[in-house]
Amino acid sequence: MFQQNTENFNQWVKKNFTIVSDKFEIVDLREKGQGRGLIACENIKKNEVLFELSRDKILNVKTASINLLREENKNILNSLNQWQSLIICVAYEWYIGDRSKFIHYFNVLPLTSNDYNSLMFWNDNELECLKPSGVLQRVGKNSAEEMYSLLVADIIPNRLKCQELADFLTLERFHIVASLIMSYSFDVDHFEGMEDDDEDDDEDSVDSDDDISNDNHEHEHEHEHEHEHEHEHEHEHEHEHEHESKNNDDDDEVDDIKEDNDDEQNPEEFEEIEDPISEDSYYKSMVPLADTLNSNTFLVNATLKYEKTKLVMIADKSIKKGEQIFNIYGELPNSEILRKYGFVELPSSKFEFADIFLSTIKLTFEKIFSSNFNFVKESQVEKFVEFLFETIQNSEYLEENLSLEMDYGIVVDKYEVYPEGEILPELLLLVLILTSIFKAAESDEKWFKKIIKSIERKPSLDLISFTNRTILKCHQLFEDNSAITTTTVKHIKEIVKNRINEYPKHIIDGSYKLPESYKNFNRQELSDIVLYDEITTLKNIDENFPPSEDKKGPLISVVDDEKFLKNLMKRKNEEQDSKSNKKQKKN
Ligand SMILES: C[S@@+](CC[C@H](N)C(=O)[O-])C[C@H]1O[C@@H](n2cnc3c(N)ncnc32)[C@H](O)[C@@H]1O
Repeated sequence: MFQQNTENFNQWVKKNFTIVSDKFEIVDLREKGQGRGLIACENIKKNEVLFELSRDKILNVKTASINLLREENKNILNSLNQWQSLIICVAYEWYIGDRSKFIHYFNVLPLTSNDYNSLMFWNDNELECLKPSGVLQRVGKNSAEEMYSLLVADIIPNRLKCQELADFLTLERFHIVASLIMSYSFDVDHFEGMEDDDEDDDEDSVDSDDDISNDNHEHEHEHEHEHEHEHEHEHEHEHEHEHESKNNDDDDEVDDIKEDNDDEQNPEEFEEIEDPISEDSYYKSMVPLADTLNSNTFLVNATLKYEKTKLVMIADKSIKKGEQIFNIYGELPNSEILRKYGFVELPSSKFEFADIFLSTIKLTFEKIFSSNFNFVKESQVEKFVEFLFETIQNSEYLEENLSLEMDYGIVVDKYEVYPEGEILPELLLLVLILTSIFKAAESDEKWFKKIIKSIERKPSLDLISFTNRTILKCHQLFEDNSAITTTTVKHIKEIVKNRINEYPKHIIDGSYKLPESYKNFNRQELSDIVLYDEITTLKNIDENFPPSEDKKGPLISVVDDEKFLKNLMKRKNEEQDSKSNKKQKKN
């Protein structure tokens, strides 16, 4: 059946595409745990066209059969967001089965839950295996189910008047369609100046439905904030207008990445979309055959380009006979590749990172304060550290002066760190401030004793003003000189060490060995690979931070603690002197 479906699909492709090179074949890679894939059966030159199809052969809101049901459907679908409408279009095509012009394409798509390993299909026990990876916070089961209710209880039966589709779309099928789109769809840009009859239609649209968008948006906004740091590595910049799906394999600079667009097969999270399709410059689309390419962040050798009337898959490297033709689904670490696509790369992705949680930073500083000052009680340290985080979080100075790249502040739930020693500036500045307060306490224990005693009642004005002054001075040092202090580096490494210790023992202690070759891994094995890669990233931080000049990311210089402390303490001492002078005068 598998082979027959491949063959029927092959024939369909040959009949419907404008160009199909005979230098590759669709092959069965199930033994390697890769499903179908494309293998070169002859040498292919760089820039050779592998295949080409016109825009009407892809499946999206413009070409879907559900549009033919009722005239109004087109406008209704255009008023939804990309995820909602493509889910409906794909589900309808699936529902009509043999009557769909895409039937041979559907027969090679994964349409049972067993076909998926993406995290949406893992049960709670299986997800436990991924603890303490930050990926667990990004699974998004709840928002998927909210969308499901909205589609089957309202949009499909009431607006599209298609009760039979609402009946067909069980929760299980919904998850399959959503995951299919997550792992197979492309965001296909409109071609600039492309004639788009929908746009005229949209202007007359009476169906724009604010309720739908509002319903979904509360949590979408929350999610956006939560992901704001994630986007820097996830690179889902799907709204720019280059007429090709870029691979970004040669572009690792953090700054470039932020501005860059790599809108290849790289679906956005459906929780995050808020705009109706009519306002977007692309259509989320299913692109037959382009989605048969597997992905490899190191071996990517082909790119899908979006031209005016057609889509063209081009070899962007020479490919030797027998080699697999690979796309890249995004600049993602293994944890994200697993979450969205249900596989991992060995030994790792080219774009690994790990998350450091705020809770680990708090715990580390509590330990630092309690182990260095034997006079402080546990409850006092907790209160003190909490006070510091709150003051930093609520700092008006930081709100006004932080650079744009830190627009969510420097106290956030988690911070990404990268294997080459690159650390987000938010984390660096936060640890610099906390460390400077610690150094100040160390240099004037008498003062700190007083401060820590009073913290249980109420933070003293002295403490509040010193903390605010430290925030300002640290920010200046960091912004003006790209510098942190020696002890800040030490504390960052301590945080990283504590983060590593949160991982399961068998991964930390060296007893775990990465598998050498890819196979059909079970979920425990997939989890171990993800955790191992995160630990490796964290261990690399220990070695590579601060990054040297030849490494990527902004250069950080390290200054002597004492010098910086002198500057910081000057005013505090002056203030104390003037206070005691005043006291003496009174007496
Ligand atoms: C767009 S499809 C690619 C075609 C797919 N292999 C098929 O048989 O239909 C994406 C899915 O292919 C599989 N895949 C892609 N790249 C892979 C890789 N390097 N190793 C293992 N599986 C891969 C994953 O199951 C992923 O969710």
